[in-house]
Amino acid sequence: MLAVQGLAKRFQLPRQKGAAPATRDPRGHDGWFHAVRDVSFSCAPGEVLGLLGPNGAGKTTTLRLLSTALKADAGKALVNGVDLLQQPLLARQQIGFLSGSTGLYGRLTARENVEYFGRLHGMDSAHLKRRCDYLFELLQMQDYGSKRADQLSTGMKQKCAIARTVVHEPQIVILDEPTTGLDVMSSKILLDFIASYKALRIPLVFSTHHLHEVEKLCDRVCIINHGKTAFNGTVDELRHLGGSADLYDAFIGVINRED
Ligand SMILES: Nc1ncnc2c1ncn2[C@@H]1O[C@H](COP(=O)(O)OP(=O)(O)OP(=O)(O)O)[C@@H](O)[C@H]1O
Repeated sequence: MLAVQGLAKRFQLPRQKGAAPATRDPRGHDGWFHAVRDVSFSCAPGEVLGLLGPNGAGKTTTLRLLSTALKADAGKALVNGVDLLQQPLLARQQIGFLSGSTGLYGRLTARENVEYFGRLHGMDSAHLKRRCDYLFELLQMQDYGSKRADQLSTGMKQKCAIARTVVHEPQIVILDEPTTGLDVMSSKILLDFIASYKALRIPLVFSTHHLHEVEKLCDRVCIINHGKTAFNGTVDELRHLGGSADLYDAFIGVINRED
């Protein structure tokens, strides 16, 4: 279970001579940019949660807080009962996090990249081999396992990064825009991969701009706008809010509500 309550993160604004330029974003004041102001959601075993929001809303910052790459200024996050802010190392062991930048080691092959992370997580050779065989088949990466990462296409790199994210069989999976750069066939493979986590009863959270992915996969949705949770509920509740079956209308309605 992943439970997030009132998460907040601010960044110091660079000093400026004279008055700061006027902006419609209410998050910059007192020398700070309050990127994430109040984000709350939960994702239970067997559920997939879609994190939505306009560009700059605070999705990546929220996910980076959950990955422990950033430290929250306020709020609480429980990862299978472990307090992320109090015990970040313990919480991190339970999480598989795919960041926006794939960050593969260019001189290692696709397979070596995945194996390397498995070893960092303390997996023994036999277990790691079985796990890599399984993931490379599941994500249909067998043809380029021995290709150097710096010679992979964008989509191949993305799939490799996803295999690396879950090599250690994390108990919570968090993916930042996982379908970015994937073609139709690879997107389908990835969406099936995400759906498989429901059966495994492992909570999975992913950010996306594609409402059809939410429609197809998600049980729950959290919409962030200007750093705050503007909607947190089931896909059906979101549809109901918009007064139509169309998620697009409901999403626009939530974003256009007053901040
Ligand atoms: N290290 C930082 N220092 C200052 N501002 C930052 C920093 N990281 C993010 N921000 C700002 O915080 C806001 C939220 O950024 P974030 O990357 O979380 O948005 P996002 O919802 O993931 O957007 P997108 O959909 O475009 O990926 C943006 O205005 C961004 O410029």
